[in-house]
Amino acid sequence: MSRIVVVSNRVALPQKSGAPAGGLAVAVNAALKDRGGIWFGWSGRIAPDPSDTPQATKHAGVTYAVVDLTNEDYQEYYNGFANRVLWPVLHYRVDLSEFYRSDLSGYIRVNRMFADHLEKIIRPDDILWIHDYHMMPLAKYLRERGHNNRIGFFLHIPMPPADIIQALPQHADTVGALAHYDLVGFQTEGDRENFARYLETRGGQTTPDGNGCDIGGRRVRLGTFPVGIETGAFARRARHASRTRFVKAFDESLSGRKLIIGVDRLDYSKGIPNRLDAYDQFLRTQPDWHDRVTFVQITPKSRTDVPEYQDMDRSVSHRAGQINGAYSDVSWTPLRYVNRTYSRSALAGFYRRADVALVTPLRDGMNLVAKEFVAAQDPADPGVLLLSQFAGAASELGNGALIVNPHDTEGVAVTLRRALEMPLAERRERHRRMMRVLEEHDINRWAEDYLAALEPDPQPERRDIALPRAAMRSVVRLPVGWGSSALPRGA
Ligand SMILES: O=P(O)(O)OC[C@H]1O[C@H](O[C@H]2O[C@H](CO)[C@@H](O)[C@H](O)[C@H]2O)[C@H](O)[C@@H](O)[C@@H]1O
Ligand SMILES: O=c1ccn([C@@H]2O[C@H](COP(=O)(O)OP(=O)(O)O)[C@@H](O)[C@H]2O)c(=O)[nH]1
Repeated sequence: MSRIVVVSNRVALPQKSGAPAGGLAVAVNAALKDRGGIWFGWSGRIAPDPSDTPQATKHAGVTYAVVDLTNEDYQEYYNGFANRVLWPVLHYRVDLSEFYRSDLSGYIRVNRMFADHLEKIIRPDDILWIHDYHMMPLAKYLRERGHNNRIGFFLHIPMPPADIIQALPQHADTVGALAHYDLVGFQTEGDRENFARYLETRGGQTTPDGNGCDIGGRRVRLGTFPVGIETGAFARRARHASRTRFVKAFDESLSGRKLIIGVDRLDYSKGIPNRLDAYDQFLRTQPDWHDRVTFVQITPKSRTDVPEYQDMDRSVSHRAGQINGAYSDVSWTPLRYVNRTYSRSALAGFYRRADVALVTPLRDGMNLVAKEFVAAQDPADPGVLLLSQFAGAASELGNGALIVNPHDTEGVAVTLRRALEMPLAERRERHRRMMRVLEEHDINRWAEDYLAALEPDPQPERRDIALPRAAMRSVVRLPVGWGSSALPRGA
């Protein structure tokens, strides 16, 4: 069997405490744990003179190989081009992007450097699986060096329509370079369609089966593979966590009040200001809920060297203070805004205690928190998920979540009340439907489907073989708002 070599900017090194929160690391870790392989990427460290040889450690069948970056690399590649250009543009926020040619040069330089390191690691029959927007041109640089391995790419974040991609200066060298992969995977059907249209604007011809595109003398296949979680293991973790002293103490601190929870990196894509506005509106218009509910918003700081994230840090703290100033009483604080990272076990316990989760991003590739919240619930008395129509997760969980538009402050406030008052039978039914999806499409299924689609062709001369059926499964796509009206109140 071929070896799998995973490449991503962020590598979840084993037993590294205080590792940064983020869905990619969680998902790749879970996928590699059972099958073994090599995971290559950035160590997370800055060094004046990084070594030419990756530092390797082996743990439970996985070899972790990491390299340091120079401060210039870190500023230009990570803070600059990846997080101030690609991240905002791919999240439909062209207005927040700050493009500098020096950052693009740094991005290209680091991708070439990763290709140099990989050359020393890979064998001809290895299968390479590259993750996320930090590494878009990597296959191109490996191909230029003569490597004909099967190379796949998975984009964890959204792919916007072609008009938005074209706002990226020199987009052909970054997004356009994805055409050098054998397979490009997306979280949702909409993302996949957007990229297919973009390739057409660049002269690509859709293949007769509709699953790929011929462009620049080669064929790239496109598929939809919504990332999942370790559903069963997470449910067990939540059951166990709810019995720990730490989570019991948290529960006692709520004094029997209903709990609303939000868990997001401090990122403008997550819609935290809109969410706080909606909670403010809820408290203003529903005084009967005062002193009966606590909203705990867990928000680890993220990308703190990037100015847009610093601005957000200030404005969200200010807004949280305003809400508490306006509604608190001596014995009730309506909002607990916490800038700390918690272990996933602690989070599992918090989710299980929560009556409602507010997952209201303005745009999100998937959002694993939404899935973890559902998996953590007690099926006999589950909480309710309020989910943005703009999270990738809405394509799968629209059958049970209350789907909201995060820009509609009043709508979110009204839906919040509905969630808090939802009868038990309806909560159970909605939870059951979502769990069915999460159990069938867990993290192992995601990795299996993707890797099956990337496997070498049995007849290499025919590059037009259709993707396996699993990869082509059409994701449940629901009209906006369907989730909210799927069940009559009181059902
Ligand atoms: O590595 P950081 O800069 O600290 O950022 C953390 C990660 O954020 C993003 O996660 C995405 O992947 C999730 C799993 O597929 C998905 O659920 C979520 O919607 C995405 O935002 C980013 O894509 C990762 O590369 C970062 O490591
Ligand atoms: O304090 C925290 C906050 C978040 N997470 C984890 O970070 C991931 C966030 O993934 P998601 O897809 O929701 O968003 P991303 O941050 O990747 O954009 C989830 O697995 C969370 O459980 C964590 O371990 N500790």
